[in-house]
Amino acid sequence: MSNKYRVFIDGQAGTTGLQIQQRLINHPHIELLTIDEARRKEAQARQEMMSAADITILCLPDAAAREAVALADAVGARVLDASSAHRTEADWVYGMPELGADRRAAIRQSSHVSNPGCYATGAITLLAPLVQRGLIGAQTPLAINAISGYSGGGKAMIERYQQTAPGYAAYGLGFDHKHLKEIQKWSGLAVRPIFQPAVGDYAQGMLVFIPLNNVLDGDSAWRALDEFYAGEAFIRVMPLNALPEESAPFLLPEALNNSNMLELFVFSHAEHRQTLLAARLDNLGKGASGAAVQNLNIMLGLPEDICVNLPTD
Ligand SMILES: NC(=O)C1=CN([C@@H]2O[C@H](COP(=O)(O)OP(=O)(O)OC[C@H]3O[C@@H](n4cnc5c(N)ncnc54)[C@H](OP(=O)(O)O)[C@@H]3O)[C@@H](O)[C@H]2O)C=CC1
Ligand SMILES: CC(=O)N[C@@H](CCC(=O)OP(=O)(O)O)C(=O)O
Repeated sequence: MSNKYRVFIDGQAGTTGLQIQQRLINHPHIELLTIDEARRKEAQARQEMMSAADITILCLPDAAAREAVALADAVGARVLDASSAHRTEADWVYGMPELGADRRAAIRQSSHVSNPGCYATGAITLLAPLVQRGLIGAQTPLAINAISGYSGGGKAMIERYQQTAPGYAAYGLGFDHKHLKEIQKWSGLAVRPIFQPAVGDYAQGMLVFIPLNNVLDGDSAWRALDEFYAGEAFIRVMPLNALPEESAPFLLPEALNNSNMLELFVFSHAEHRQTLLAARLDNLGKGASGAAVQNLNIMLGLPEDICVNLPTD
């Protein structure tokens, strides 16, 4: 009998589920339970897998994730949810380990952990330390812009983009993108920000931008971020006002693909008192599957860096 932890991925055939599977294949402490392909949407079959698993990871659309949680709760199964269904719910732990001193213990002990959204990961890691330290007032009306690779839209968008693809497509123009609640809550903002994302004609990789006009001084913002994330393995605060040499004068979204890294940038102009905060990550990596494996490791009391990156074979 194996002494490995057993993990079931509900939604194993989807974009996020497949990426998690590819990471866990080489995990020394985890055995993946796979559901019969013909029964992967049957409630009873899924519940049996949940019962047999130490942790179930949900990689489902929001409505299906809510139904899956009811199945899991009925058999007392521990759940890590990659969907946006539970990210602001009081009885769930928000799975962003880097957000504060108490986070890792909370994730470790919880039976219901919600994996953060991809855009939200970029925005919250930039904003939360600055709001906590009073450099950005909670009442500040902010705007956030972002671009994602089309894999962020799951199987349906990937198929669509493989047939016909606009180079750049703005969306979220109704002020109601599903990550907004999460961004506002976990950044500590009293005022709802404007969030305006876009999709580009490339598969994966993401940039999130927050322009700050006459809000703070860039040096202080950079120092606060650098201090807050000191010692974090997956968040790199890049030197102030420095563009990566390999792509200057551009900042490209795909540089961290297949990794669980997140880079934070601060660009600022002292005289104009203008600052641009930026985050770069892989929407499928630190934005979804890499973060899910990091949280899974923490939930199981394992070193959190095991298999968080996609194997390069
Ligand atoms: N893609 C990304 O960058 C990110 C995605 N996420 C979140 O992860 C979740 C999954 O997204 P993603 O992987 O992109 O989506 P996909 O559409 O690629 O995959 C969803 C999977 O769920 C399956 N599914 C749907 N309904 C059910 C059901 N009732 N029972 C069992 N399986 C079901 C689908 O089946 P079928 O194959 O038959 O369609 C599909 O395989 C979403 O909540 C999304 O918001 C989070 C962060 C980033
Ligand atoms: C490009 C694209 O369409 N992205 C998705 C967000 C990615 C996603 O589904 O992530 P979460 O589960 O974290 O919400 C969107 O904007 O709805």
